[in-house]
Amino acid sequence: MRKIEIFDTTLRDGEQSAGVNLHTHEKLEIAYQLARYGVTVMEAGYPASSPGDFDAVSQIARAVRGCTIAGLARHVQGDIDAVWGALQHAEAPRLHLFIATSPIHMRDKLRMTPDQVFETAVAMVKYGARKFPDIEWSAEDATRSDWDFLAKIVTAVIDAGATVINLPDTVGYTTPHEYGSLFRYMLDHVPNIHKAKLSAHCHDDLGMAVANSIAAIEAGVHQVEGTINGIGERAGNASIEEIAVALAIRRDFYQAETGLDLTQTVRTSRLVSKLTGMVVPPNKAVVGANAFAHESGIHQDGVLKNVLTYEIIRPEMVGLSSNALVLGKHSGRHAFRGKCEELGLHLTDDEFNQLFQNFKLLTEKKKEVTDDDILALALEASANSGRPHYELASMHVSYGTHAITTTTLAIQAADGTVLQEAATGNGSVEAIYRTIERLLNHPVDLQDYRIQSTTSGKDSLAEVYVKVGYQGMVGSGRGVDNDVLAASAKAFLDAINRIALKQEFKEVGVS
Ligand SMILES: CC(=O)SCCNC(=O)CCNC(=O)[C@H](O)C(C)(C)COP(=O)(O)OP(=O)(O)OC[C@H]1O[C@@H](n2cnc3c(N)ncnc32)[C@H](O)[C@@H]1OP(=O)(O)O
Ligand SMILES: CC(C)C(=O)C(=O)O
Repeated sequence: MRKIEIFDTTLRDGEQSAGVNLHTHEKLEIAYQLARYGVTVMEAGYPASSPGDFDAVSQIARAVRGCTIAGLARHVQGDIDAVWGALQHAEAPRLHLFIATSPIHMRDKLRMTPDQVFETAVAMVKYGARKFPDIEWSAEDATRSDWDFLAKIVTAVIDAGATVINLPDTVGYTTPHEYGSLFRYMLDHVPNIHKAKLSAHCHDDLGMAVANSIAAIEAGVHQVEGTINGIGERAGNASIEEIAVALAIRRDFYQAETGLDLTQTVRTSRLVSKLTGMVVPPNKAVVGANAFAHESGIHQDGVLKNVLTYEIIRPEMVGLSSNALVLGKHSGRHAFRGKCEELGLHLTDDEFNQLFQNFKLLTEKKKEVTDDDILALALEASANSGRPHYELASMHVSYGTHAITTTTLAIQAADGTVLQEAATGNGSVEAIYRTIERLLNHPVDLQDYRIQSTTSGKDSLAEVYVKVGYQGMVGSGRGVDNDVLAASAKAFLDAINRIALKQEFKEVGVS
């Protein structure tokens, strides 16, 4: 069986999705889960891009074991030094160097001639090789590049020390047949290609990222790159879970395996969705809520007679099960601990005790507590673990169809002071946000507001995601509560807290 290595870039290219901004503790949570999923390589971030990303990559490099940790760099010495600074304690560090090779990118973006790009590539791979035994070299926009030029530069960077050659379809332009041919061409025209592994990295602008990745596997690549839920720049990246399940289901044809623990698929997908706020469409392959739902009579009839008539993927394969252990008011600490372990939560004793208390409070309001509810509570607790600047102390909203909506709201500041204010608005959420603005004595620009429920019942928890501009910075926040208005207030304050934290870091010059 051929092994296809999985290079996960959820924390780097995935985080480039518009509106996504992960905190270090959220990146760590995802990193632990990716390691549990069994990815071969995890691209933890772009250390030179910000002190926050440098810190997140460093923490992941120190904490996460069992896979290679990669960091991205331009062909710039400072970027390479930053990757080394962040990754030096990783079990297996990888430098990921990229430079564009297409005529349009070289001429109009880099403003370099092909010869200059060639020389820079060789020089920077050599520079990186002084520290890194493992260097992935990416030809950005490879699929719009001249194939002869690509073959020439790939030969040179392998000689300079590159161990993995990635030919990304940066703008999602290629098609399966063409992409496969590109890799075959490299195998035929790069004399030292056997000294490096080949990698595919696809974007989904034309909806072909997964198909193109599979075509690359057919052509002989050793590694495919992608993200959980296919999140990423513009239309996103190839979705790792789709590639992995496709290879598993069609093992008869591809004779290839990824080594991923596929039973972690849904858990990984949900965690990434919750922390990034990128909702998974119900009809999404493999992890969408409807992926295993049979609606029409003829299908239901078939499934009842033999599930395989309409179901090519068994839910158990991706970690879905009809869970026999229902958690509710009467559940004790043992059952709850077991559930937390099953959900893959990393909790200290204090965190566990706090989460158990919150769970008990929730069971007062909700008959059955689902996995998603627990995950939402745990993630909210971890988001609040960094001593927030402002916490919601109390809130009263008065609403009527023919009345002016009014909110009275109190927040507690980090020093214990409680501040109270009131304001009106066209709707309840607007009234709440105006009140908070008054309390802060500063305008807050609400740029995005999204709401979803953790489950489908009336007693489901509400999860609100917001993006705000405040004091010249942009931040996102998340809030969870039984009540949509309380969740809305919490999300708004969470975003303000995150911005305040970033400002503190900036002031003292640390990440
Ligand atoms: C295809 C991809 O996904 S590539 C990865 C994209 N990810 C990111 O951009 C991460 C977030 N980016 C950032 O934080 C910033 O852009 C930084 C820190 C990387 C650079 O910031 P700045 O120095 O302000 O530069 P800015 O982003 O405006 O422009 C990019 C510069 O890098 C140059 N550049 C782009 N790619 C490369 C490369 N591979 N090697 C060398 N230089 C490059 C550009 O030509 C431009 O140079 P110029 O300033 O001389 O015109
Ligand atoms: C940095 C490279 C691999 C990339 O993300 C792309 O080209 O899409």
